[in-house]
Amino acid sequence: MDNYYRMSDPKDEFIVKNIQISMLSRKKKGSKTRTVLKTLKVMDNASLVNQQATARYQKIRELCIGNENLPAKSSGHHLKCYYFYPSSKTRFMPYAIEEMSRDPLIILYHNLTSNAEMESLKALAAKQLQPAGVYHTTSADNRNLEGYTRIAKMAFILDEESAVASAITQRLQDVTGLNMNFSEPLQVINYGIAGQYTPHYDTFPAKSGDRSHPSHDRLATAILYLSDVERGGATVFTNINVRVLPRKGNVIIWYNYLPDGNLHPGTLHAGCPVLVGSKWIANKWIQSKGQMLQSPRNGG
Ligand SMILES: O=C(O)CCC(=O)C(=O)O
Ligand SMILES: [Fe+2]
Repeated sequence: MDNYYRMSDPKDEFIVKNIQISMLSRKKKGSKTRTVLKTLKVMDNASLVNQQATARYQKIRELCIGNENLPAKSSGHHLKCYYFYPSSKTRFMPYAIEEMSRDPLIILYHNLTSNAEMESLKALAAKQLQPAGVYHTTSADNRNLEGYTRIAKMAFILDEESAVASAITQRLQDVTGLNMNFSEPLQVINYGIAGQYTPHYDTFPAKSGDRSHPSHDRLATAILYLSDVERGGATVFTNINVRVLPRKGNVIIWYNYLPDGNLHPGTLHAGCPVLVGSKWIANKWIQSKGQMLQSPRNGG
């Protein structure tokens, strides 16, 4: 496991060495002392940042592995498991639901998608996978590929091009009670070995940023697990110590905002590195736009 984390661990000797080399390579004639002093200063700063970052990585690593000494921070709430009948269509086949957290609300649905649906989505996505990026407000094109932040490939599958995608959108509407008219297209993601997504929020505070961009208005996130993963690849909520194992057919849904429109800090989450196997998921982001007249289910 360590070898995979080493790649993103800033205490790594190669990374520190690289800082040193890059400073020395900028050395100009006659400015040797200044350059060396500067190099040392950078290394001092780097080492402080490294210590903090290493403590953070250590905690994420423990959470990813499933350390029992990190109890979920939802002890004030009584988490429930129950069967759910969203409509008469499911009267004879209810969904089994597990609450993973009450605040923020994180709900796990067992077997929400069929094997045939998942295989069809993966086959469609496999033909058009591209490196996955992250939205970045400071970059000129609002999109930036950042080194180790997200190591994955992705493809968007529109409801119009796939009956399976549109059936899934309808099902998510049935189980959440949320209006899907403004939801983003399904984003299918594939992580290979060492693929990961470091801790992040899926959206921005409601009161800030460019609300016209879909990624700035994600009321809720749904992750569909389209494969099992032999080892690694859990989804972890790093501020509340919640770990969700990738199980083919399961879906988690959570709500990203506090009632005042700020980000719920408990929704900070990461995709743990895949150690053995290949991880397939699909994201569906549901906008707050269009929800005024809806009455969400499951207390959402
Ligand atoms: O891979 C995961 O488990 C999490 C993915 C995720 O957070 C995202 O794509 O925004
Ligand atoms: Fe995410």
